[in-house]
Amino acid sequence: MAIETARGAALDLHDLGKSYGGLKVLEGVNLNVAPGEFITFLGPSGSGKTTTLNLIAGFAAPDPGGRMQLDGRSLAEVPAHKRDIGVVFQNYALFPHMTVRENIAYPLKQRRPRPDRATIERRVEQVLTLVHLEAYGDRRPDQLSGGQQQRVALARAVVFEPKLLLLDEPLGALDKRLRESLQLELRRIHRELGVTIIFVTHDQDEALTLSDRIVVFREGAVEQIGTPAELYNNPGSEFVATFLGDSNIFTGTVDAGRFVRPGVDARFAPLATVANGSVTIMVRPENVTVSADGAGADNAVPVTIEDVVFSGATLRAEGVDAAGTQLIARTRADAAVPPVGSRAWFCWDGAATRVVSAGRAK
Ligand SMILES: Nc1ncnc2c1ncn2[C@@H]1O[C@H](COP(=O)(O)OP(=O)(O)OP(=O)(O)O)[C@@H](O)[C@H]1O
Repeated sequence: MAIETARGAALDLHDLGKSYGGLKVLEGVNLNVAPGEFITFLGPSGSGKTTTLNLIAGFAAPDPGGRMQLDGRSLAEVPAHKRDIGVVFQNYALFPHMTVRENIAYPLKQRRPRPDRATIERRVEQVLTLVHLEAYGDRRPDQLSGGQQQRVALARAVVFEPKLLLLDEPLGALDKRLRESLQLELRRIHRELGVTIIFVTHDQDEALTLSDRIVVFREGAVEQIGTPAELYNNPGSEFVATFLGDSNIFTGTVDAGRFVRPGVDARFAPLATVANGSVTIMVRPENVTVSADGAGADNAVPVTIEDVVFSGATLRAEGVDAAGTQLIARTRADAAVPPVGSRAWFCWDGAATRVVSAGRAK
């Protein structure tokens, strides 16, 4: 049976903030979400992800001055149950005494005007098919696995064809394998429904896998917004560089384009366009090679090899430099890496260096 698709909604957040008892927990959030986009909120615990979601859902009111619009319409005066937004939270329980079908039908039965019985039955069967639970409609939640329960919650959130779906760590309680298979399901459902999704997680891999764009939260503010590739390849700060993927970070100073790291006798490619002052640079481990003498490389840092781990496709070599900084190189599995305890050089091309923060010019 064909799914009745609803085009996703556009969502605009402007200068959104939230205080609790004089304490600001969210400040200056600006975000424009395109119809049908899959947006992930990523950030450490307490960074404001759920608070932002609660404001969008209407479970809490923003501080004065902030604005939210869904398809150009202000949400300010619209109560939560009239926003037409589907919600799945991690601990958003199903009704235990109802069957799967009754749980999914519930939001439709609450709607005014209430759809007729045939429409409700048809929609319930459609979303049961969508989440691959056709055979489970008559079970009660306690007769389902955790993953199946989350799929019922998802079915219940999309049954009334919302144009925006808010998912707060919906896969958080599941084990890794189930989580990964539900991530794929979620991608498929997103494609089939065309609904706009905002997905909250603190799992970077999940964010990279699922999203059209990622919003990185830090201490109640937006740190950076971009596609997974943009954030991974060009992090705007050390925080984003270290939060998304493994990274090697070097702090030092730039003087007339020359990067100097105090206490480390290393070779760094010139940072021609960077102003004099303190600078933090980053290189991803997969761009680092391990060499016995460092000859010929744009960048070469002497290290003591601390560990070498074989992971099938790659070797992960860990080293420590003279300043005590832990460094990682991810090389081809057949690369010749000196044994643990020996001296070696971690090398990379100048083009792989990223400046993640530059201080003010002296
Ligand atoms: N009702 C409330 N009263 C007071 N402070 C609150 C309230 N709700 C949230 N906060 C505070 O707001 C901050 C942001 O919380 P929020 O739940 O948005 O973080 P989060 O990024 O979703 O974290 P997590 O990943 O742990 O869910 C936290 O410091 C939290 O303690």
